[in-house]
Amino acid sequence: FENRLVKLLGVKYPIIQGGMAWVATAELAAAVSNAGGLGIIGCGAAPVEVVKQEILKAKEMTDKPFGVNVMLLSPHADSIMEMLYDEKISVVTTGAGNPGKYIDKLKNVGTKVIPVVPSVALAKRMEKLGADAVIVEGTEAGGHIGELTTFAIVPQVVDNVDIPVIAAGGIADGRGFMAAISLGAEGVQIGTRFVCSNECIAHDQYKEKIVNSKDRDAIVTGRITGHPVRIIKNKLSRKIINLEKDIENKDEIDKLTVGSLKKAAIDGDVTSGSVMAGQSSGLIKDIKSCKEIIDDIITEVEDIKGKLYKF
Ligand SMILES: O=C(O)COc1ccc(-c2c[nH]c(CNC(=O)Nc3ncc(Sc4ccccn4)s3)n2)cc1
Repeated sequence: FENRLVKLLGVKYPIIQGGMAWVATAELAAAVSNAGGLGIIGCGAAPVEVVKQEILKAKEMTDKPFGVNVMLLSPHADSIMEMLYDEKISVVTTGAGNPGKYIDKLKNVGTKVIPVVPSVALAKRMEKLGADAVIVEGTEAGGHIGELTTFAIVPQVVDNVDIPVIAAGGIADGRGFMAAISLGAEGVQIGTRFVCSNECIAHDQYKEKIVNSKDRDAIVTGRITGHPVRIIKNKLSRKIINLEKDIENKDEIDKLTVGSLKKAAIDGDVTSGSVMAGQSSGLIKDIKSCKEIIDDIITEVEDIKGKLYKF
């Protein structure tokens, strides 16, 4: 696997694990990095000391590169970025906002900056501001999403930027990896599949909810709040769908969704918590180690390459 992204990240495989709030801890990031991908610690809305502890833990658990994902809607984003300048992290990814004001300072300390973008316009703006690559996330993804599908948005961004594109959203196996490469991406970011790994600290009920879900269970809620979020159908989603009938409930919906991710992911309350997960959930039928997840993807990729000569 030799391409610009593999060289940029210093990894064996261009497979990035999504930096998901609450569940992307040092254990998960280290397991993915040790298996040849790029593990990412998810800050979510955690304060800077908590994030710093996870970084120190990850440095104990792997000597491979790993990254940190800063969710820009977090009230702690600024203080976390200040800490990251000092930590000289290999890679910083960002989500749910525009990291423009942090890019130069991160690059000055040698950190690679890879923003998640949901559109061509934002991808071009990030390239102009010095981003090293962009993660182009389709609406198939879990959590906070844009409106365009991975299949539609990835080639359009590829045609509009010269930096490496990483495809995200709905990718959970070797077929999705090869599809992303066909669309012009040089790697993939995978979230929901890594939630269903042995090393992920998400509650077993959360993992079971994903494993038992079908193709149409990962639905979008909260479009009226301006922060659409994809979660698995449950009592909470039905409650939110009802609230959405009245614009007055805008703020309550946001609070309900973000506030209850912890309830599902950590406490295991998958009926009144928000089970953030992507449309690949219907593909995920087991819980396995991060190494098995990555090795299975690579095996499938080699199988598909073997069949390609017939075209
Ligand atoms: O133009 C601008 O300023 C911002 O434009 C953007 C708009 C959207 C995005 C975007 C879409 N997806 C991602 C990366 N994925 C995510 O960020 N996924 C997330 N899941 C749960 C989260 S916690 C939360 C907190 C508040 C509201 C909703 N969710 S964040 N970033 C990035 C930039």
